[in-house]
Amino acid sequence: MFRILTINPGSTSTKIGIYEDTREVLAQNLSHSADELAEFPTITDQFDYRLGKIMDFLAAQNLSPRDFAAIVGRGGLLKPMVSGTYLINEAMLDDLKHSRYGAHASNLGAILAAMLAKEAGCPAYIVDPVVVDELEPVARITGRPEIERRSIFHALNQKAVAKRFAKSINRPYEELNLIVAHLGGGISVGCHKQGRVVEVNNALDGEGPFSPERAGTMPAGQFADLILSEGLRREMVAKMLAGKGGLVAHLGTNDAREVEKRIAQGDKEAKLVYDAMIYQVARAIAAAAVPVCGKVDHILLTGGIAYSKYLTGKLEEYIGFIAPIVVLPGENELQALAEGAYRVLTGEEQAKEYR
Ligand SMILES: Nc1ncnc2c1ncn2[C@@H]1O[C@H](COP(=O)(O)OP(=O)(O)OP(=O)(O)O)[C@@H](O)[C@H]1O
Ligand SMILES: CCCC(=O)O
Repeated sequence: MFRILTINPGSTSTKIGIYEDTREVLAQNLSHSADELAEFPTITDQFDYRLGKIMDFLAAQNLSPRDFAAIVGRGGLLKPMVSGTYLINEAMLDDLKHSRYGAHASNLGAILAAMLAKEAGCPAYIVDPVVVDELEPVARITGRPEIERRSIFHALNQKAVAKRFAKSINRPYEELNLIVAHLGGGISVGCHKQGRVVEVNNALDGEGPFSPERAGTMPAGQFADLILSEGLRREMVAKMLAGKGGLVAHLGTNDAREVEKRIAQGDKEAKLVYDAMIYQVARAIAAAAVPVCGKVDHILLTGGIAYSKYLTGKLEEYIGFIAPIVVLPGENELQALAEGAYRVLTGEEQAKEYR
């Protein structure tokens, strides 16, 4: 039996899972309040704080890093790469510690896993990081040669949900055309064409539907005017796109449940903004049918907001004509991390190398 520790750092929490082979033994969401995180100027600066929380958690279970056969973190902003399990190496850690490809809470996954694995003397991995890139060449081109589209999305959950669904209907993932909409703090909509995500919005960088925390696609000229007229620095622009965009910007909350509560109380502004978000998700789903010429087997709705009957009901009205909709709410990321490591530990798959 392999005991595996999984670590998924998010913007406001660190989710931890303990697995025996691929069976969950314990999962815990360690929350970090805005006040606690406020004292750290950058995400990388949160390392010691989050490591301390993980060590406290392990100590409370009478466990130490040495009790694990592998430690797996959620992979962050790195060079574009194909889907799979990667051994964490120095090149990867160097890129993450210097935020060479951008700052994101998931960058801490590999750094934390590597530190704990060093103490344990076991391997450390990441699985399906947010930079999994399987875009078709035609999907990369924009109207400006200087700007190429990038694939940054909820790859870990999208892949896990798509594979789990394929298994549930006894079909190989590699034979299906699926549209997967991850509806969380960020929203990404991917077209999975026979096992490859050939089209997806860059959920972090101003593409696709707006979401609880992300601004999504905006008119480029008007956004440029805003940046210039306000003299905004790059960090401010990044915050407007991811963190302080979407529902946060319009309604001051990233909590879709709170927005639905306001709608139920008759708040017209909340309804207009929330309905606009749903409308944008529906348009993104319809657009994701293009790479497979409309031959979509199923549309999968996942992530926290997929729990909402209000949202899934409206989506059904908009895009039910494309393909059957399957609602698989929540996320499966800790499980997907454990499964990725397990495939490597058992020799079913070879760990890939990051260069
Ligand atoms: N029952 C529910 N009805 C409506 N919305 C819900 C429900 N449960 C959770 N949510 C919403 O889901 C969102 C969070 O989703 P999720 O936990 O998937 O995101 P995250 O992990 O924080 O971010 P990301 O998915 O971008 O990594 C929040 O806006 C939350 O209010
Ligand atoms: C998963 C990367 C995109 C996001 O955080 O919204």
